[in-house]
Amino acid sequence: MIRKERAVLALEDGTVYRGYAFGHRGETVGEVVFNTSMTGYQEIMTDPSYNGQIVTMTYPHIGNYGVAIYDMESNKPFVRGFIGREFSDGFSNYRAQESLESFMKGHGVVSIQGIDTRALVRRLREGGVVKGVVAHRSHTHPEDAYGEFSVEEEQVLVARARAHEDIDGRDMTQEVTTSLPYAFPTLRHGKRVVLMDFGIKHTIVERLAEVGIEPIVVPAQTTAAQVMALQPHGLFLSNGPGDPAAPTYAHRTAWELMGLLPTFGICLGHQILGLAAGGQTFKMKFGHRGGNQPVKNLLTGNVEITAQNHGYAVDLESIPNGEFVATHLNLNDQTLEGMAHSRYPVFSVQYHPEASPGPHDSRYLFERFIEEINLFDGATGTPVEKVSAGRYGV
Ligand SMILES: NC(=O)CC[C@H](N)C(=O)O
Repeated sequence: MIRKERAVLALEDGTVYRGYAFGHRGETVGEVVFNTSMTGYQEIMTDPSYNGQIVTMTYPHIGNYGVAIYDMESNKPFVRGFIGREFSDGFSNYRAQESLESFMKGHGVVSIQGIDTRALVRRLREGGVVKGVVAHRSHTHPEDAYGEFSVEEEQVLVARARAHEDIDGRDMTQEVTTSLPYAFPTLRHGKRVVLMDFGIKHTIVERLAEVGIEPIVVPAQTTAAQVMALQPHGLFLSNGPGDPAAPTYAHRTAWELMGLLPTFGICLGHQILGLAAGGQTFKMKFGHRGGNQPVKNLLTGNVEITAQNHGYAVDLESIPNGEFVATHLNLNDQTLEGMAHSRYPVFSVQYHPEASPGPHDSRYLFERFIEEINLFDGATGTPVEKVSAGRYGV
């Protein structure tokens, strides 16, 4: 008889799902979200934007192609936990070095499988994302890992989920950003672009380098003066975890540099541009996470199928003076997916054109960025006047 070690997922709303332990044995707490991608679990786990979140994969079978060194989006998993209907024990793939479970064990990722993920996702869609705890019985009862959790024990876990700090209002970029600036010696060609690292994914750096950019990655707290001292041809604002309204130092840097450099923002970077221009962001009910989000490009009329991972969105109307105009719209819920400055070469998207994992429909945005950089006469151009001058006393 196969006996599996017990595990539970306890949500702050009191719901408890009973399943089986997977990955590192222990207990974890975080915001429970869901991702509808069928593959790409390794890229999802190592995307720093998931810092603080426990990710539920809606696809029922995860892990069958193992884990490969090439598919890391950063140097470790950032998800707080992983939830699946069924995780593979084995794997079959010539690129892989290890199984999903050995990867999770090696990096302390506490996971649960064998729960009704459809019921869980319906709950998250109807009630919105909630905090939750994943706990393994072997963690608290090593001598009886196969016994059920008692109702009292489950209620303790529910209370722990409730007591956990909300992501809303938290600046998490500081938890994931690089501590020192770094460049890539082999990429010393082309246009130098400063990449503000709020939790950047490797594939973004790769896509930028592919179009002829020399990337220099700098910490999230880097000031506008420090950016300009590097004499860049452009500025890139990366994706990242947490509430975009929290890292106000980044809003300030983005505002001070607006109009001085061609700028491209992705996801958190897009949100930071909106906030820097004086706009607001809001938390969505359950966000967009997956590889099949339909986005309409309002400039061409084309529909792009996009990869996404965000829980917040920019309220375009809140940006004063029509400084930014909408360029992309989500066709599922009509939220803003992309915008461009009305006068400066500054544009951004809420989704992930680097598409790792995901469809490649939006890669043209990297080409557009290098075109903007090539057009911009940084040496002789006069910095354009700032419409919202005075916001930061600049
Ligand atoms: N991928 C990202 O950059 C996410 C941005 C932000 N943390 C959000 O959830 O909306």
